[in-house]
Amino acid sequence: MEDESTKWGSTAWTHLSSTRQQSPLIQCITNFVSMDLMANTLLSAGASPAMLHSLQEIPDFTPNIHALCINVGTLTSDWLPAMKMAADFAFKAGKPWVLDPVAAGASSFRLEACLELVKLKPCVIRGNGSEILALFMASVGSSKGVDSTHDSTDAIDAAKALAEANGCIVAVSGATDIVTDGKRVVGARNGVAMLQKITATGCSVTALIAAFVAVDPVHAFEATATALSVFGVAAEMAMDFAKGPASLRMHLIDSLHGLDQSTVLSRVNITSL
Ligand SMILES: Nc1ncnc2c1ncn2[C@@H]1O[C@H](COP(=O)(O)OP(=O)(O)OP(=O)(O)O)[C@@H](O)[C@H]1O
Ligand SMILES: Cc1ncsc1CCO
Ligand SMILES: [Mg+2]
Repeated sequence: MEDESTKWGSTAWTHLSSTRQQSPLIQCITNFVSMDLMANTLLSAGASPAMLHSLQEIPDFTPNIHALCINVGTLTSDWLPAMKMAADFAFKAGKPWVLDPVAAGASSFRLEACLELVKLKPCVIRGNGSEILALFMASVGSSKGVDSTHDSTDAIDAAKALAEANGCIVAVSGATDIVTDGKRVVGARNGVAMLQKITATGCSVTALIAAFVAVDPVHAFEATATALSVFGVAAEMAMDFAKGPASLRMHLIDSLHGLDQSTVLSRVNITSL
């Protein structure tokens, strides 16, 4: 019988290969900081990114996408209606959408916006430890801006409760990426610590989750875990060539583009917790 790690390795390879073959169209409504890295991450994985966020375009465009990524990183009151409209169009068209609640606990405006977005039925919520705790407690003040002051493992119970309450997958990034549907919990232990020194790597892995969920929407739990792991494997390979964060960023894109089957099968490290 296949053991757990062999199964996850082959599932990860299936998701990456399907993304390369199908090239899903991923609409991203995201912050100004992350746009470039997010679009390049999606392209290097084989997906097709589109950074469209105007209210006027959503009714024509969003029903035809394969998945949507909403990220509140540089939120203003002008952008929120477009985010809500896109989430609504995606949900009604049966297209999965993924929420990145950046700095959810930084202000009451941002927290309220995230809580309203959560009500619009995201398929996956991916944040760092502090963001998931802020959402779960619906309280302001537990983060350092966009950076986490918590380990991902501090937020396991919060992630399970959020997933259960909202009928979605919740992922918490960190040294171990946690993924839960409220009942099952897995940990993905790929990646390198220097990813935290490149802005928007969290935002970009959220977009990669959207791409993997787009190609396997009935297995959103598995697709979320494999996206986090594959991104981490790409970072591990890139680290061999990097001199620091700037060159890691460049090699990360190259490495994701070139990832082969044997590397994915041997390095994906996902286990039940
Ligand atoms: N200590 C660590 N070791 C290995 N990988 C890590 C570590 N911390 C974070 N990562 C990885 O870095 C990526 C970004 O996760 P992080 O938790 O920093 O997201 P974030 O805080 O939302 O980032 P951003 O807001 O800059 O987009 C993820 O792929 C995660 O697995
Ligand atoms: C630095 C920063 N500020 C708002 S969004 C963002 C990108 C990382 O989340
Ligand atoms: Mg983030």
